[in-house]
Amino acid sequence: MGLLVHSGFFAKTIVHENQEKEKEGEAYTLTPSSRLILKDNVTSLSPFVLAMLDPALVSPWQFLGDWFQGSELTPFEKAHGRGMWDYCNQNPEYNNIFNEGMASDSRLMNLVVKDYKPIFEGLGSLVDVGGGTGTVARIISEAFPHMKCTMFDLPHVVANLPDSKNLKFVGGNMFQYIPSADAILFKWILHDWSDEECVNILKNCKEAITSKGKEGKVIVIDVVINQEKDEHDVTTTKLLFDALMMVLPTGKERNKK
Ligand SMILES: C[S@@+](CC[C@H](N)C(=O)[O-])C[C@H]1O[C@@H](n2cnc3c(N)ncnc32)[C@H](O)[C@@H]1O
Repeated sequence: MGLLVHSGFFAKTIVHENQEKEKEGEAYTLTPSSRLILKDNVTSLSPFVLAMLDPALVSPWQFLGDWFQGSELTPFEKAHGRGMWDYCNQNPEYNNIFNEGMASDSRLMNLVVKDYKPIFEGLGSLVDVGGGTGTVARIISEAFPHMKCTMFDLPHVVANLPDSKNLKFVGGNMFQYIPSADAILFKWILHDWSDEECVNILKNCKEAITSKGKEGKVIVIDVVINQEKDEHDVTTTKLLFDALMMVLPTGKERNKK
């Protein structure tokens, strides 16, 4: 508890054990960080923490040296013998843990859609590429009932997910094609891939959008490194994600440019 209080995850407080306040004791209270992982909170990030701390994602860090001297694309591949998305495909149990983790972060998108409504207003259709189990697409489709939304991800991710009035689930590979729409959304996708891979994805994106006319739009939600402006702790978190993108998939975090 000493470490957790020191790092700000809990706070220590004095409590009186009886009404006369004669006897004092110590207790621990929640802080904004620990409140984020309360399980019964709609905005709980507990599934995200569980997915990130699963041995499947932690063990590749121990293979950095071997990876550096070997030919595998990532430490993840060195540790598990295959890339991250193949691993999820072949391990349904971890696939569920990972998708739940991503969905818990995506529930915070309610706030983004509320604050940035004009970005989505007027769009007839939108595809959420690599949208996992559809949390973000569902939030957008409910906020904009006249928009035709498509949730596009690998077949094993979208299998058995039910369509609703203005939201349909499509399985496929974004390196082969992306369904057509007025707008394409990438949330936490481009940071998973190298520059060359991103160019290939964006070429397919251009195809998908140009077929719908001039109002095409690409919406990218990702970490943006901004060391000059960000507070020290924020940069630490962003650089940790940068390293994570090197260890797990073949990606990296980028700056605005
Ligand atoms: C980091 S997760 C982001 C999920 C979601 N956008 C979110 O923010 O909650 C990356 C997603 O990309 C999907 N993905 C990986 N390779 C893909 C491909 N070739 N085509 C389509 N989706 C892919 C994964 O299945 C996963 O759901």
